[in-house]
Amino acid sequence: MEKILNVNIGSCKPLLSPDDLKSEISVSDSAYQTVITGRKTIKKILDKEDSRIIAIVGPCSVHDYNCAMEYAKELKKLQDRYKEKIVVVMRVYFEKPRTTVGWKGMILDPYMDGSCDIEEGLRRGRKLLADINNLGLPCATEALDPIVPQYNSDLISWAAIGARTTESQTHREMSSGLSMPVGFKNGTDGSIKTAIDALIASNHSHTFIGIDQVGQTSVLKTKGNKYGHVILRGGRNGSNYGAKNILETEELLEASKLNSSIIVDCSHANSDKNYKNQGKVIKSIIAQKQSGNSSIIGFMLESNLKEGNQKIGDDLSKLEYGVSVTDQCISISETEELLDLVYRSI
Ligand SMILES: O=C[C@H](O)[C@H](O)COP(=O)(O)O
Ligand SMILES: C=C(OP(=O)(O)O)C(=O)O
Repeated sequence: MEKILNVNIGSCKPLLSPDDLKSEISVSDSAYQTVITGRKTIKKILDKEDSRIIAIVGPCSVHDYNCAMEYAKELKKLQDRYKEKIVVVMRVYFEKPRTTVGWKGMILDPYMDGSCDIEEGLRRGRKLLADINNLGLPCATEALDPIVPQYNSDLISWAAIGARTTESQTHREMSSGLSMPVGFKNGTDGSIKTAIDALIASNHSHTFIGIDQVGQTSVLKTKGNKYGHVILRGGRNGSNYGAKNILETEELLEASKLNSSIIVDCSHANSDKNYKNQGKVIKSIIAQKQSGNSSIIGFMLESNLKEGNQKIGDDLSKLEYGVSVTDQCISISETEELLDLVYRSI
């Protein structure tokens, strides 16, 4: 008889469980303390009990452990220097949502050759998070695959739901059960309402199918996440970080009786995907803060050791160390200049 089940599945193999991964990769007490402090601090900022600004800063995607650790050590120096006014959290993004197709990040394809060794990707991702947290630097990531948080979310202080998935019920349900504050990007079409709907949905309890720590398919009932907030990243019709857009977002949040906190993504459609424009967005945030704005509680910068980006290509030995393999990034030295400017100006 003709095959009727799994017609389009080429292969299916078991994956190690979250418990297996956690017993393979040890995490120090001080790394866990970084997560506890990181989450608490971000929650206080969202509750307006801490007036510092959150800076979510780091590569568009991490693809190389050594490069990410070198970057983290540099960023740690900036965290220490500016900590009185800025709470620095490192972007550790290793699941990339693609517009169509492309490399999907270190967890999904750690060897960057289409071999998609997800087990190795989960190992590398967890080790990297453990080591960055061990430096005392809290980590931020995009939660994309709804199963992956069971493997690594104990090492994440802040999570984002991306522009392509903010409208997805699966991602709203997942967010309602995540242990850390979650930022929802506006949609790629620029819709802020999509993020507002996501905030309302994720605030509530949901029941859905997931896995537990031994990898058993389970029914998860969540409590709802009280620390959802909006991230403005611009959209198809242009940027949305200007004072008029911020006011419009504040009004939409207020109308739905939601927390008025906003994070501005200085990259993506707010920079017109040109890293040279990220500084312009920072300058607008500074000007708005100087005029008394209290809703902007943070910003995001896509930054790497070196500026720009490069194509992955067939010969990985040709990749330039410290340069993004996805969206363009500013360099760590420009990052230092921008954080310094924020520190001196607000
Ligand atoms: O942040 C990265 C990209 O903007 C996002 O993953 C989409 O990338 P793509 O349009 O190149 O697929
Ligand atoms: C993919 C990202 O952003 P967005 O969802 O806004 O496109 C990102 O921040 O890496």
